Amino acid sequence: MTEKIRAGILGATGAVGQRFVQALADHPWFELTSLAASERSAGKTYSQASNWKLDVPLPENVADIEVVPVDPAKVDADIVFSALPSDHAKTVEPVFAKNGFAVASNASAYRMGEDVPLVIPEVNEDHLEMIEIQQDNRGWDGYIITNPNCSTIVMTVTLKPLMKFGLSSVNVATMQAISGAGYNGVPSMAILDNIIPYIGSEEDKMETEPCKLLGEFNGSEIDFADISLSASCHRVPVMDGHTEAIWATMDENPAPEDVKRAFFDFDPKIDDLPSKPDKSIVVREEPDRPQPRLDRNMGNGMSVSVGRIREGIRYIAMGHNTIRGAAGASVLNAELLCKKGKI
Ligand SMILES: NC(=O)C1=CN([C@@H]2O[C@H](COP(=O)(O)OP(=O)(O)OC[C@H]3O[C@@H](n4cnc5c(N)ncnc54)[C@H](OP(=O)(O)O)[C@@H]3O)[C@@H](O)[C@H]2O)C=CC1
Ligand SMILES: N[C@@H](CC(=O)OP(=O)(O)O)C(=O)O
Repeated sequence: MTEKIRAGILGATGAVGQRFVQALADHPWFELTSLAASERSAGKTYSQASNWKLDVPLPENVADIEVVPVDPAKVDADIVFSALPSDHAKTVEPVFAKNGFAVASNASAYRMGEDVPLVIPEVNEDHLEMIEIQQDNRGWDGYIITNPNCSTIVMTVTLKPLMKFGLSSVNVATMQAISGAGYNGVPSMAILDNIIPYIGSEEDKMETEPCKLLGEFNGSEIDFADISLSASCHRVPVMDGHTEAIWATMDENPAPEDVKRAFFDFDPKIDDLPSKPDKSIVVREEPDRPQPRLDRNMGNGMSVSVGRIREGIRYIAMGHNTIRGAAGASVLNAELLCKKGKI
């Protein structure tokens, strides 16, 4: 790629927005040209507005960029990555798409839209072919593509290699990090020494999004996968990294060794995307892995680690929720758009 693609971030100052900055500040294909946030932040430099919270330094080439309002007239970019609250994304993202921007959204507002691609590159890259249908339906020059919910991503990357065994039902119990709720999302007095057995709408997303992701694009729409899913979601006192206990039922009733081999051999043909980790699924053999503190940064935070694969089939999956489950997922989607010549 000779010339870099101009990229903006909507909601650049938030928890996920900062992960986008981290991913895009020195990206081989994208150049960060616009950082947008609320009126509270507009007009300030990014370093003033963001109150940088990541454990890596704020990139020097970003610190002095002036934050602009979330307005297509103020954003100079070809693609915008959206890390806006979902209610705001619902009104703003179509305005950007209408104005010719490619929108790679991390918000939930349009994930289940009939003509909106919900994509994990390792799982359903062909669903991006719906973009032209969306543009025809809506009369937009641009378009919206979305990545799934963070817990859905971690689980569905591991379900994809199980499809060949006739996956029919999945039960999952999550242990989700507090960063998933944003920096101010869960008070420390609520989560320290505690577990909160409720995350609003999370179970519904985990029970619906995988059927779209694992479905087939038939040339005009998605035929959803016929898998029965049941989820129970819980917030635990972990900073980053969602851990999931998964029970998967398959028609062929594979042995744990077969499942381990399927995870190990999983090799989606997208190695030329810069954010693709060497191994999308890392298989841990130790009896007490994966663990969020030890495994969340595998593959620069883009690998999903699995372990404890037992009869049943039962196993544990774990992935970095704001990288693999959010900003990194959107950036990987955008890289796929580039590869397919859609930006
Ligand atoms: N894939 C996934 O599962 C995940 C998705 N998410 C989603 O990502 C999005 C962002 O989450 P998170 O980073 O935690 O949220 P934060 O609250 O940390 O950040 C929100 C961002 O949006 C901006 N913003 C808020 N309100 C407005 C407004 N009215 N107009 C313009 N900008 C506004 C904020 O700007 P300012 O700083 O100026 O207020 C800030 O930049 C949400 O939709 C969330 O659900 C989050 C985690 C994982
Ligand atoms: N609900 C997730 C994060 C999130 O915002 O998900 P979604 O984008 O699906 O609303 C969590 O708390 O960990």
